[in-house]
Amino acid sequence: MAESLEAIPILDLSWTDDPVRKDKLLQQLRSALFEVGFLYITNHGVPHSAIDGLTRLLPTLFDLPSVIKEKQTKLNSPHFLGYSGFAEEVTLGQQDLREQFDFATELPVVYQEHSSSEGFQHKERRDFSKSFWRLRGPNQWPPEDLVPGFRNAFMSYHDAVQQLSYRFVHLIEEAFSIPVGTFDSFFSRDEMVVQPANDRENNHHNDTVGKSQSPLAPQHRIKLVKYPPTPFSDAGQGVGAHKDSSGWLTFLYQVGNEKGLEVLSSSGKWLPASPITGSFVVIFGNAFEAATEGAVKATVHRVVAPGPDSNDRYSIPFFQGLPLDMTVSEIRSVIPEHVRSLRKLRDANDGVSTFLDPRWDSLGESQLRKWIRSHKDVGLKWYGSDAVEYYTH
Ligand SMILES: O=C(O)CCC(=O)C(=O)O
Ligand SMILES: [Fe+2]
Repeated sequence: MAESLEAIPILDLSWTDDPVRKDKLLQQLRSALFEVGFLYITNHGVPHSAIDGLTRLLPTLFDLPSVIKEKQTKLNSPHFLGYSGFAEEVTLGQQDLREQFDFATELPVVYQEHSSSEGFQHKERRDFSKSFWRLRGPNQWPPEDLVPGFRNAFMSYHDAVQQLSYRFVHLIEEAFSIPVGTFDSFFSRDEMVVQPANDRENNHHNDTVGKSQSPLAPQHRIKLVKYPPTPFSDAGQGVGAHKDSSGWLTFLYQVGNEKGLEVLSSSGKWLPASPITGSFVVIFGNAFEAATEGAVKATVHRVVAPGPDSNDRYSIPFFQGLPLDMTVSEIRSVIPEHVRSLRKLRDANDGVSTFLDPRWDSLGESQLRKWIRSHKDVGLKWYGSDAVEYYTH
């Protein structure tokens, strides 16, 4: 059994078109979800042009002079969007030997310093003075004359992978034997309205998050990452072992043929997840593990930095977002007991799963914590020392 579990499943999404093959695909997906913990997908419907349009601009983007890249530093952004220089991020107490730009779904600012202040109000009256709403906001774009077409290429890629991510969630619903569309409300688009001032006055007392609200469209995060060759022939840390905490599912595109990505198998071995041309690796995030009460484990993965004889390695993780004011208990309530109980059946003695701490019950809280912990300087500048103290201890 161990042998079959050590192979990373490769799911061909074109099999959804044929009923017999689709059953087989759903079986493979259940095995990937409940046994293996990660998978590749091919024939996923993201057009080659969308992938190529963005990936071919990566060398131009990263080769910009440092002074230009630094103009897009994350320090400018309370949303933690922008550039982080080589080895600025730390995982497991060690520097990650990579350079990165963080982008996201292009969104307007909704955060309000005071809950009764002027500005956007949501028709269902959310409390936009909560700090985590500050994660939403616009990107910092590279200069159009220096990286021509970047913004368009990014948008096309974002839209195509977003669509794939929603389609994939439908397949997961089928694998869970729950109605297709059960999770749709997590991703629904909701209109923003600017209320007239007197309306705002009448309504400010009711400024709480209610369960009946439809969610705001999520913010998906897209990282563009470059791992340059290092002097270390095997053990350099591209990024240390971690579970993704930026979202629900991660759709990771590995550009070119450089190896380095490794995933931890259920038997505790590091398996290389080398690039398969045109495929995405699907990684389950912390929130997914929490929502399924550990029936689906978040994927532990890391990147070994390219050695001295390698080429630059580029990758593009797309972190599928969830509404920031949604709580893990709300998500759990739509995951059926027959799925959640699988953890108990599978590994009754496994008490170590990292569920979200109740203090960070809303996804926004856990996201803000994650961002402040990995970019303390941005946290200090925009959220202050009390918040940094709160989220880092
Ligand atoms: O570069 C990769 O292949 C993986 C990156 C990753 O795991 C992350 O940024 O969370
Ligand atoms: Fe990751």
